[in-house]
Amino acid sequence: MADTSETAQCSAVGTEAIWRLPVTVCCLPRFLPEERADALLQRAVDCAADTFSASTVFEGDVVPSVRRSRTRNDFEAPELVAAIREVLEPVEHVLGVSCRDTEPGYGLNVHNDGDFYRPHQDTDGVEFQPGRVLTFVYYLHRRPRPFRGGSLRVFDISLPVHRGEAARWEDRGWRDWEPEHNSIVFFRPTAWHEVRPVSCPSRRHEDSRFAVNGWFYRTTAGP
Ligand SMILES: O=C(O)CCC(=O)C(=O)O
Ligand SMILES: [Fe+2]
Repeated sequence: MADTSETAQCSAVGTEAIWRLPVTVCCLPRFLPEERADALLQRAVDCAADTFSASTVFEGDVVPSVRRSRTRNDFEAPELVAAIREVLEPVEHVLGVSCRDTEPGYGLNVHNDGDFYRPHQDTDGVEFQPGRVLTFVYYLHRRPRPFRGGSLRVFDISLPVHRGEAARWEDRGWRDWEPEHNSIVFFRPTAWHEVRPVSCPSRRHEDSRFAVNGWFYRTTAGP
């Protein structure tokens, strides 16, 4: 018979233990018909430089150590929204969210040489943007891809098994998603994610990493 105290010690989950829970991302490649994606890219490329402003974080602050890119909030992409509505039901199902009583809102984000967006959540579910129910990011770029980097990094949830110990950032795993032209990703806005730094040697606007990034916002009060 094994010594019971020893058995207990061996089988117990040690104080260093952490659970890593991967975060679900729905990634749909070749999302729009090719000509539509190319036309949308051209519209993004054709936006004049002075129609963009420095991208903001939280409730509208520009914080260059956290985020460096440019955004245009009045970019119109109705064909993209229509295509998103077509796939919404299975996406909601897989991610466990409901977009009933929501409205989409989106903007065009442009990352060029040296740009990035450090790890963040699109909502903390309580104080910051609690109405965001679902995040989508649709990518556009010229081919061959004129930049390097710029992956979307989505972090695992990492939980210390033992109560009273805070989760340590360095314990988190992650998965990188390529910002492939004409692909779209959906994830829960509470997921921790970042845009890895972009290297774009030409620095030309048309060679940027373009993304139409948006959310479905709850239109009713309450949870
Ligand atoms: O462009 C991306 O891949 C993600 C951008 C993002 O996280 C955001 O705008 O909140
Ligand atoms: Fe984000």
